[in-house]
Amino acid sequence: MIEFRGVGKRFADGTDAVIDFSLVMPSHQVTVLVGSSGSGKTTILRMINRMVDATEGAVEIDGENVATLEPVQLRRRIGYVMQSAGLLPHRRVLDNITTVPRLNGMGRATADELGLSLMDTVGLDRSLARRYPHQLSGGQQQRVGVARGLAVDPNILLMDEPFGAVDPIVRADLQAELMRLQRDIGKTVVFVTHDIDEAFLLGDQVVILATGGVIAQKGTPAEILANPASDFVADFIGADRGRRSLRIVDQGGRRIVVDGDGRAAGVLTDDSAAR
Ligand SMILES: Nc1ncnc2c1ncn2[C@@H]1O[C@H](COP(=O)(O)OP(=O)(O)OP(=O)(O)O)[C@@H](O)[C@H]1O
Repeated sequence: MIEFRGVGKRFADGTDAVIDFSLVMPSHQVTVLVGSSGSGKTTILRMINRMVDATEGAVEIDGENVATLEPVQLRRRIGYVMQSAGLLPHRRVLDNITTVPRLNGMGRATADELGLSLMDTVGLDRSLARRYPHQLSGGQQQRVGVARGLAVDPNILLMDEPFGAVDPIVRADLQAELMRLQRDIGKTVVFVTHDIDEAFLLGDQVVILATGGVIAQKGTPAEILANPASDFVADFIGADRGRRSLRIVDQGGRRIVVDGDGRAAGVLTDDSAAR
């Protein structure tokens, strides 16, 4: 479990990016931090692996204050996936994936075997192993980024807008893949996005942030949808625009769910029939 207790971050220029932030991110669950630009999401994420150091309060991993841990060691046991994959352009796919295990002392043959099996895990064809990042599509590059994040078999995976730079179809694909993967591997995932739909799709716990990392609301997607805590939240999740209000219409005897614009969202099935 990751716990923030009264955490603040004031940057050297005096910017208070995060003010008195407290939150528990439970183990084996996906916590999504969502909020508009500049709300402090990335700063909060980076305080977990000490890419940014808190200036107030404490960040703890399983009860251990990260301030007492050596930053390089810490980063080598926490997976980190960033926007636009952040791959090393002059290194082949397989070498990108295995960089950190190699730095940790793993032999080349073992690391290569691990890298290839991680390519399977994230749905990348092994034939791409010897390519360079620029020879891959954006979606493939993101998959390499996820494989690299998983390469040290971390308990914690930090993902900062990992699917922000790809088109909507590839993005949906990557989201589905991450959900499948998470069902198998059950990591403690902290995921940053500014897209509320992505947050509701992926998050076990969704945390909606206002400027300064102020928690406007946290809960499961269902809890937030059922009871937005404020006008700010209602506006952010689109509740007031009718986007979230679904209706049932009869279509040739089947019950179709349509959204506020009348677009079909799915077919209503009877849960009791499945039991
Ligand atoms: N190194 C820095 N020095 C000074 N201010 C910074 C620094 N890094 C971030 N900030 C400021 O801290 C605030 C929070 O930034 P942060 O990147 O955490 O927000 P974010 O919610 O992740 O935004 P985005 O969605 O745009 O990535 C912003 O006002 C930003 O300008």
